[in-house]
Amino acid sequence: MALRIEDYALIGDRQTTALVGKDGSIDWLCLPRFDSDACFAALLGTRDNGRWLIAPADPIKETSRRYRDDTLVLETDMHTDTGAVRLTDCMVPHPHDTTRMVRLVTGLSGSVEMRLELVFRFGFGRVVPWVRRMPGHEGIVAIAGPDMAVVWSDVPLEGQNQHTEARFTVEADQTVAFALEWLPSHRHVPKSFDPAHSVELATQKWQKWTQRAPVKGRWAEIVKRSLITLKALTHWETGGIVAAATCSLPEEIGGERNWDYRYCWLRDASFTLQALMNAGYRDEASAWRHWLDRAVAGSAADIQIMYGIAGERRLAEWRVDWLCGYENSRPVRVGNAAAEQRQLDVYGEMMNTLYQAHRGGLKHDQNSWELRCNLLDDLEKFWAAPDEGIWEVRGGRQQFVHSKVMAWVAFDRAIRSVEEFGYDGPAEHWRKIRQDIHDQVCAQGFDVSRNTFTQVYGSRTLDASLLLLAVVGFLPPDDPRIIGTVAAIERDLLQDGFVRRYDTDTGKDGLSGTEGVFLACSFWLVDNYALMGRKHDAETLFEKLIALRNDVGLFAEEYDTARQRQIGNFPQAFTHVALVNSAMRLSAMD
Ligand SMILES: OC[C@H]1O[C@H](O[C@H]2O[C@H](CO)[C@@H](O)[C@H](O)[C@H]2O)[C@H](O)[C@@H](O)[C@@H]1O
Repeated sequence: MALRIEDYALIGDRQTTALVGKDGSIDWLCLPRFDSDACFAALLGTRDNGRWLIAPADPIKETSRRYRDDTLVLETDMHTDTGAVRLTDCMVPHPHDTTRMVRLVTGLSGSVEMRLELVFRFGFGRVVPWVRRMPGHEGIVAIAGPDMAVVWSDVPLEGQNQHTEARFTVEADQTVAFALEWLPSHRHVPKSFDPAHSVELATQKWQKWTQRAPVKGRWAEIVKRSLITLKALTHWETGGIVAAATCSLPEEIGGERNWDYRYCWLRDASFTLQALMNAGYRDEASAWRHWLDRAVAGSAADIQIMYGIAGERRLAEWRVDWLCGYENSRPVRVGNAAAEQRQLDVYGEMMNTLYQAHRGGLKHDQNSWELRCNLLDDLEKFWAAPDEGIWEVRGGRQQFVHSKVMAWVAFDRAIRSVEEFGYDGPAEHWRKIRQDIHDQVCAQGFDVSRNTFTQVYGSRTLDASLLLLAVVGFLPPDDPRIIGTVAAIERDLLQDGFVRRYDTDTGKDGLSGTEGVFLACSFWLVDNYALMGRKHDAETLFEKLIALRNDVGLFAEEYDTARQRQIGNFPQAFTHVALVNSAMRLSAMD
């Protein structure tokens, strides 16, 4: 069985990622890209669906782990009765269409007998490869269909029952190295590379990136970890930003709310970029604008709310019926049908992000601006129509208040771009639409009797996305309607002090079961407290939230307060973005 979600740590090369368990097992690895088939899928199944374990053969008495400072190089120390070892895991930045991973076992004290178990199962845990010994080296070559994985080893490897095993002993100060390289199976077996040197290279690369924008303030270390995580989810070549490293980690243990997040949502990517820019990373904005321009190129009417990493449009959703799911949470879904939804908010998020980027110095690009103007022409036609909203409900389109507010943001940022940067555009016309949207939201999306904005027009239900109204500037934070909305959310949507997205039992989302508290929304409540000058409340909630991070600073999408464990895809950009923004807002109040 897979470990608790928080017992995993992330490694990656900005092309793909892997999850390394506290027990030394890599239970998730997609090759060669974030969204490719997994060759280690034990996370969503069993060890027979693929994994790579390196661990002491004797019982482990104590484990501690950390990333090397300012990097994505993971060190896991394991102590047994006979001694202690350090497992160093990382992927090596490598600017070609191959992936390299290194695992080093270093003796810290005594003498430790180790066990290795390597099970390749390509095609999401199903395809058993042909495995042969590597000529002239200790190691193996595993081939199946388009995939070839080569593993070099300092110790002899043995084939056993369709997997590979090894036993070896590590003495203090001794290092035993393993290296993996993936490449297309039609290529030649590559030359080996120096594992220890590669770890140093990975360390230097990450440190160089982190030091480009030194983070200050009380929560600097926490913020840095989140920024590194966000960068790790950004494809080095296309500039596409994926929402999370995994698919189908459940929003309810044993439930059906399992989705594939290894794609680029315009919303999540916009948020991610804003966090990176706020922290001082400006080049990323330009790379993403290029990605966006390519992804949405063509008719503005055909824009999607999400794309593949290189801008692919078909993300067909299917069920992996041979995987039993994380703790039996089924179905395991790959692909995401939300790609075909209408979500009005993405227009606002895109326009806002690019407006902020231009304020931060991003150069004007006439084609890109014209594309945005075309998008607004289109939005003008259907901003008043229902949509699936920020939460991508599967129970049918509705008149979501947050969607309308973000349509308001889209026109607002376009007007500001004309006013502040002198871009060409029908500002007067846009001003009228902006006002129409504002009037409609205030008339139909506000419940006077309860003094709160509502989830959809004319309803009594609430929605945590309303916490964004003041953040985006739709109304000032001291407006009585905003104060009333925050009070209503505190009353109706708090669970053990954290924020739920909405009431799942209304059936409006079209799904069975329920879900945990949504961590990003909880950070948005911190932001509202801060905007309202409720500094103490903001800091108290922020501290409570960051206490939920795992031991290496990572967050999933949600938290199950009853079971006291992280749930949902992991690590998730949304949550880390929200953390960065709240931390910066609070630091600015010091
Ligand atoms: O809750 C149902 C939906 O859940 C997923 O969407 C969520 O994750 C997205 C990526 O982080 C985020 O943009 C969205 O706001 C979240 O609700 C899933 O991807 C959807 O298919 C599903 O309908």
